[in-house]
Amino acid sequence: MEHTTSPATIATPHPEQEAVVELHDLRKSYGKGSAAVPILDGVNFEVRRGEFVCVVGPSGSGKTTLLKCIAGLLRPTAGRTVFEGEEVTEPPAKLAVVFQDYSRSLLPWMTIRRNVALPLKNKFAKAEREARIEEALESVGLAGKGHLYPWQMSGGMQQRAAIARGLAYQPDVLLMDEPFAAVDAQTRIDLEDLVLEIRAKYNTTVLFVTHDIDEAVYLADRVIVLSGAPTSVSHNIPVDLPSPRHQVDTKREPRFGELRAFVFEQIQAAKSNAVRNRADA
Ligand SMILES: Nc1ncnc2c1ncn2[C@@H]1O[C@H](COP(=O)(O)OP(=O)(O)OP(=O)(O)O)[C@@H](O)[C@H]1O
Repeated sequence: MEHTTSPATIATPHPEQEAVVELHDLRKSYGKGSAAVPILDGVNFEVRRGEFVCVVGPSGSGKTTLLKCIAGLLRPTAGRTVFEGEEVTEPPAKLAVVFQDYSRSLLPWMTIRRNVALPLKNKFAKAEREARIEEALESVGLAGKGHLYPWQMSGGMQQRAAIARGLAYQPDVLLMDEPFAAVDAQTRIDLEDLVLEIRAKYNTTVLFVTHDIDEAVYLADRVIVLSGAPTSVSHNIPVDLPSPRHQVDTKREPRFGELRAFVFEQIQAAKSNAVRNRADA
């Protein structure tokens, strides 16, 4: 069951914008026949143009599975994902994905410039390609570093490069799967603010999966809490904090603490329900 709730009643952000991502009763099981294990069990939500939506939920609730279905990398067992009005049957051209594991997503034998150029190959004329690469590297603070190889860079720089590769395509929607889980705390803070800057600059719609409740509340216009597997949306929480966000001032706001506590409690409840469901099965 889906609830739209929060500690106070707040209007949904961006209600005037069209939905760019829509999930209609999305279901996904792994395995076949009697061995099939249901993971997504009727997930419904939408993301509006320009929104920043964070998805949180207990470990193993199917967050990555959900993003893969949205990205057209996995076929749902039932239900539909719609991207900009079209049912997703293959990876949509205007959607980019940034995964947690930058060390596996960047090709180590190619310079950063060539890694960023990869998805643009055969799609744009050379001058357009060059302009996009320069702009993307500049946007993530890697101007002048394109000649380096991934292994010559820190983890944070590699993840910036992975983001640049997504941006070079000028996507309408950026899907991010725990993108900062593998970097140190200070770099994580810098990258959070980088993503907010990118979103403000390009009006990119962002759907961001994270384990980190502070990160979710800090970044998002709206936090979606998933129940434990088999998973549906348990809560849909608008974040009514002022923008632009600031790492110190925003986190000092009493409202930040309230939202953080509320999301935490919902995840704890989802975990207990998941354990109860497993015991009943
Ligand atoms: N290809 C697969 N085949 C079978 N089971 C899978 C497959 N991929 C994921 N699973 C199972 O589906 C469940 C959900 O996995 P998924 O990675 O989507 O969850 P998650 O919420 O992203 O996990 P985490 O929070 O730990 O990153 C897990 O129990 C996982 O073992």
